[in-house]
Amino acid sequence: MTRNIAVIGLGLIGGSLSLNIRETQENVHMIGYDINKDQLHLAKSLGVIDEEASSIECACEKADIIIIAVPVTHAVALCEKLASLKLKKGVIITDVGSTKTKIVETANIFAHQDVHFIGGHPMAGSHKSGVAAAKVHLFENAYYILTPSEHTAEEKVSELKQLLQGTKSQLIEMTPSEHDRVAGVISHFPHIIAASLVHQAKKYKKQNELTSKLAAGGFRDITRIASSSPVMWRDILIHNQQSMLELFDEWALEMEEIKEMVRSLDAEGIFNYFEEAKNFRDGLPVKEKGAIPSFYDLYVDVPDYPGIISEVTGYLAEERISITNLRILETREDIYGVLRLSLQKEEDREKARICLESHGYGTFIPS
Ligand SMILES: NC(=O)c1ccc[n+]([C@@H]2O[C@H](COP(=O)([O-])OP(=O)(O)OC[C@H]3O[C@@H](n4cnc5c(N)ncnc54)[C@H](O)[C@@H]3O)[C@@H](O)[C@H]2O)c1
Ligand SMILES: O=C(O)C(=O)C[C@]1(C(=O)O)C=C[C@@H](O)C=C1
Repeated sequence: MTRNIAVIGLGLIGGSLSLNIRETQENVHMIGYDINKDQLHLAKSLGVIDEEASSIECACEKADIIIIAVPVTHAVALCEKLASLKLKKGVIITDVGSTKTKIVETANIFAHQDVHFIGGHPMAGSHKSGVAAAKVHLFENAYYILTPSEHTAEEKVSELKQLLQGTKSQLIEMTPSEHDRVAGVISHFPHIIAASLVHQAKKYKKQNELTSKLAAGGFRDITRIASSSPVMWRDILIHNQQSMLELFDEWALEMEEIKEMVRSLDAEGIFNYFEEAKNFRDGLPVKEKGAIPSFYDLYVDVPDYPGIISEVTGYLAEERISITNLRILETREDIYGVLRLSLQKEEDREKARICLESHGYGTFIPS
């Protein structure tokens, strides 16, 4: 029997989930709805959904499973709206919001209906928005947090887990408050820091025009996420206000600590500060898409002549190997430069290595 799955919000996350379910599950019919009609039409033409719905009612009243993939404040409003509709008996509703407490609290509204809400949050994403950025394998190896309560029917949790199996993510369960605290530390607060560093550089640019031109590797790495959707992050900070306020205080103490070491030229203290941070970060999982995304890097020695990048990417394109990132690490006249290619999977990196070596390039895989 075909299951109708409604996806409300066809952006990066809703689009990626829909693509994945459509590709990995049998007998599903994906129905999409988005307030932005352009996103909705694009989702249909990209094969992300099977059917465009003209309203929330049309999408949800015939659905067996409803996935809410909109900014978190809209998710709260949507739960309230869904509670007023005539949904199918036994329907599962889940969401993908980056915060959980407020959404799950609102979803208590379904408690006395035969409607089963299970909060969700895939811990993978990007600074890009919109359905055009959706990827079928976005959640592979990432943690995917579910927040069922002790009242959630076990068979409904299993049904949702089965639906998400094809994402190849690691499904784990947490309480909403645990989730919001930990996501605050490793995701929400870092986005504030990234944005604040960009503000600092922007102000400094008034004193020195070269600031943006000199902003190279380190600055770009730490501020990539400052390019994320302002709507999404406004809503996340509003929802997770309590954790954010605590983290601001902890961060201020942290800054005071390192500031004092610098003020007193405490060389040993400064060394230890960086060493401890390095040891902790180097120990973070790299294969899982946790704090460090699982990109498989391949370094390629390339001579410095015009057109070299399109030559390398052209060979990869011929073999349909897609790269997720490319960076020139070093190019100087008369010596070989290094091109760092990031690939999504280990097998893609191996294919790229064989392909480029067969064309005479030297390659190197970092340990
Ligand atoms: N981007 C990430 O890295 C990431 C990762 C995990 C979870 N999330 C969460 O996923 C959710 C979606 O984020 P995204 O990155 O896909 O955003 P996005 O901006 O790419 O997509 C959101 C979509 O929702 C639509 N929308 C907004 N309000 C709506 C409404 N009331 N009804 C129907 N459609 C509506 C928008 O038009 C847009 O197409 C957010 O709650 C976010 O916190 C994001
Ligand atoms: O990779 C990124 O750009 C992200 O910011 C993804 C990220 C994160 O902070 O890790 C952002 C928000 C989500 O709720 C989950 C994942």
